[in-house]
Amino acid sequence: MASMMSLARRRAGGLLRPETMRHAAVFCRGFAAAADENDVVVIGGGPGGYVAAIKAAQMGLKTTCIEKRGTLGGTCLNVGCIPSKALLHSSHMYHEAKHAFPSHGVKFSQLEIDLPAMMAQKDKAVSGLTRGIEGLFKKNKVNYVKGFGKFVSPSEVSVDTDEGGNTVVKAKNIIIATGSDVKSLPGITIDEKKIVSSTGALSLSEVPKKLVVIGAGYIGLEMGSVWGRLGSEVTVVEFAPDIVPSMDGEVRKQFQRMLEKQKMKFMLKTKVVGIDASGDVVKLTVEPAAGGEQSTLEADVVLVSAGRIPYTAGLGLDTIGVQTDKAGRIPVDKHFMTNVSGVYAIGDVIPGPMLAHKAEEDGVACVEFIAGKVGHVDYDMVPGVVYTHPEVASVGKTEEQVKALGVAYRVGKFPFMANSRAKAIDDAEGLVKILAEKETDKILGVHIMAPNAGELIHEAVLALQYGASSEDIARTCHAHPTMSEAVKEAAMATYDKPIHM
Ligand SMILES: Cc1cc2nc3c(=O)[nH]c(=O)nc-3n(C[C@H](O)[C@H](O)[C@H](O)COP(=O)(O)OP(=O)(O)OC[C@H]3O[C@@H](n4cnc5c(N)ncnc54)[C@H](O)[C@@H]3O)c2cc1C
Ligand SMILES: NC(=O)c1ccc[n+]([C@@H]2O[C@H](COP(=O)([O-])OP(=O)(O)OC[C@H]3O[C@@H](n4cnc5c(N)ncnc54)[C@H](O)[C@@H]3O)[C@@H](O)[C@H]2O)c1
Repeated sequence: MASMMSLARRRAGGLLRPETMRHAAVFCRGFAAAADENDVVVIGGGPGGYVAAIKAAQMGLKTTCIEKRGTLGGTCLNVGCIPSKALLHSSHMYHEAKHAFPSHGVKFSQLEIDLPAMMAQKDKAVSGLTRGIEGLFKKNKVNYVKGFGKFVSPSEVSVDTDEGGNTVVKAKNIIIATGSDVKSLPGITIDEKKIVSSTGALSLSEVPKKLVVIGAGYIGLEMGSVWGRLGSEVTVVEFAPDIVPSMDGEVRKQFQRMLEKQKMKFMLKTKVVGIDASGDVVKLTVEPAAGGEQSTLEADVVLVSAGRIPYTAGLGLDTIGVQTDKAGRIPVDKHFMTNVSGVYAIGDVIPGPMLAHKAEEDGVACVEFIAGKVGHVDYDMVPGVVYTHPEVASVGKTEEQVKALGVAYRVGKFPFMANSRAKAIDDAEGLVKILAEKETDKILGVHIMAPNAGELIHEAVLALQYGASSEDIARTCHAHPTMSEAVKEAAMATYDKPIHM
């Protein structure tokens, strides 16, 4: 079967690439650190930076991590993945209690939202996890410097410490892991009260009656879902013709219908051309993206979620000559090295998907190269998940991408309406869609819309990683009754016929 062959191929060739070995010999600056010198300094303590620091220390390298925020975990733990998922879960519980419990025979006389308690639960999750990373730093002997880091030379970082002092940290190898920041839009000033970024949207003090979201990407749909479930009227204004433009077209259409059923309104191919926040309500002037008649929208709160930009402000990249591209990202080679020898970059600050798990993979691979070992990240194998309800998860190519490649392919689909577990729990919206190469049956892409698609996708990630065929999945025993059986049935539908449809 394809999976066994590909595993053998990887073992034989994949991990001992000659160019990788050359890199280890030529670029690595060595590890005989002087007493005041580190082998590795990481600037930024987000998922890219803290993981790189822990991995480096575990590999026996003397390591320091510099973080300006006061807490570790970066955007993801402090104002991103974790608080948003906490609120998504809490708001989902409220929504279920209101709309789904009665049909399951669970009744109660009064249901209300205690927003401060919801926020406190979110904050507890964040602080527990960020403190946990400090604990991991101690356990692994990573030196943690709290302050703002700035290059003074390719091997020295000056840190303005949180206590008000300054120290210079020296290293043979420096990793830039400074992440990303909110992209603002021309003419729109984010005040984090009435006009908010994702950070403000995670801490609103009351449920806005009307919420306008600018941008139908990950943040817009997740945070729009949170406040929509808690009672806001949500209108999403999107410049592009589609929501989440990177998603498989067929899955996206079903996804949009689901969100519309949840009363989220979409204004696609629309741009915001003016915004007036001077009164009690915010007035937005919008017009078709191609130009045309203007109209006005009113909102209590406007969420600006039109993307994020790499964060390198004040880092002193010019001082040492590190180049950035037009989008402000730092280009790196296969070993995560910038154009300056010994200076590396990982995570949101470099090209590639802006995702926490991708940043972590970058961090590990980068450190492995620095240590003279081998590292590898394949961005085609990075899964993406939108944590709405249902969730939408994908890995590999969309049908549009496969078509554009001109590859002959087969599609296998299986709806959760025909999955026994989904029916048992009365949560059966969504599908599994598998794309496989016609000639070899090798899986090219998997797209899942389901309540727990973010968990289900990993079977597909492993399959793609090991070059599996749809038959490999179909012939693998899946427990019953599980949502995962829908993945098996979609795999059957790809090369043959499903049983339960
Ligand atoms: C609302 C929201 C929800 C998200 N949800 C998800 C999700 O569910 N799943 C997912 O995969 N991704 C999610 N993301 C994206 C994810 O947060 C990022 O991809 C990830 O945090 C990138 O990690 P990083 O280490 O590259 O950068 P960051 O996490 O941004 O960390 C960089 C750190 O560097 C520090 N820093 C910057 N400059 C300096 C300096 N000069 N000196 C010292 N420190 C410095 C910053 O303070 C920051 O803490 C979300 C993002 C947002 C905004
Ligand atoms: N679940 C997750 O993994 C998760 C959750 C949140 C954020 N993130 C990451 O954070 C990053 C930022 O999220 P995001 O949602 O801000 O960006 P995004 O790139 O996902 O979506 C931005 C959207 O805004 C639209 N847009 C851009 N300019 C616009 C304008 N002027 N008017 C109207 N629409 C406009 C774009 O077409 C796009 O659809 C993403 O790249 C994502 O990787 C991931």
